[in-house]
Amino acid sequence: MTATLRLTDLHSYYGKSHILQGVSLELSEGEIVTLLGRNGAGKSTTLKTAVGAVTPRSGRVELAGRDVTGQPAHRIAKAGLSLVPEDRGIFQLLSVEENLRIAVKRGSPWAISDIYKIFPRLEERRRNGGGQLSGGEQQMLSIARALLGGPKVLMLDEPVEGLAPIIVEEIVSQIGLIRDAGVPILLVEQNLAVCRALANRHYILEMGRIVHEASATEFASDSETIDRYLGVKA
Ligand SMILES: Nc1ncnc2c1ncn2[C@@H]1O[C@H](COP(=O)(O)OP(=O)(O)OP(=O)(O)O)[C@@H](O)[C@H]1O
Repeated sequence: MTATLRLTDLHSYYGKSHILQGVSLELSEGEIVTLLGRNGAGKSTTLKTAVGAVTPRSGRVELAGRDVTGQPAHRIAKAGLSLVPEDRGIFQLLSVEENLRIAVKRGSPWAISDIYKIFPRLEERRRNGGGQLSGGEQQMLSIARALLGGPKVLMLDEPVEGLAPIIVEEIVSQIGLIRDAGVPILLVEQNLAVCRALANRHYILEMGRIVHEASATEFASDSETIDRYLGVKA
């Protein structure tokens, strides 16, 4: 299978701090892959490096076979790599539908009606202001906005952090629907149950290096690895 996203031996710095120390990973069509690791391991920096918000000192970022390493963030976004950041980035003063309308891109296979099928709550709330939404609805809106751009790959940074269990369940099933609709997803998430429910494969990052890779089946029965790298009794 050819990788839709391939990161090869990425090294990234903040000033003199060497944060990513050779990160390599792949994401193929039809997959959800998680990037796990303790706080400060470099998960967000990996996503930021992929989208060009952090420029790698060395290594390679390939999207659908095309080398986009070192390109400015807007070019990488246009090429089809979309990051939904932790802080959500929606327009508080615009309505839900206006937030969606301005995210529509010409040539994207996604229309607002497709979005409402996956996120019925957004249709119910379409006239509400972005700032009036619950945390979970804001998260749905920011994922929806990213989808409307027609990404080849979607990267989600802690999409369910701080949300109530019932909303977490809803978002988990929506992320599954997005994968089924043909958009592969790289997921950074601390909630292990969510990662297990969704992912085909897992990578574990420690101090800027991938230290473990496992299929969903291997990961499900490997409580020792989970305890060692994530400090969680599984
Ligand atoms: N803008 C920045 N300037 C300097 N150092 C940073 C910056 N952002 C992150 N770091 C440092 O880089 C390291 C990796 O951070 P990163 O956010 O990638 O980790 P993470 O695995 O996503 O963890 P978390 O779950 O806590 O967000 C940490 O030591 C962090 O303190």
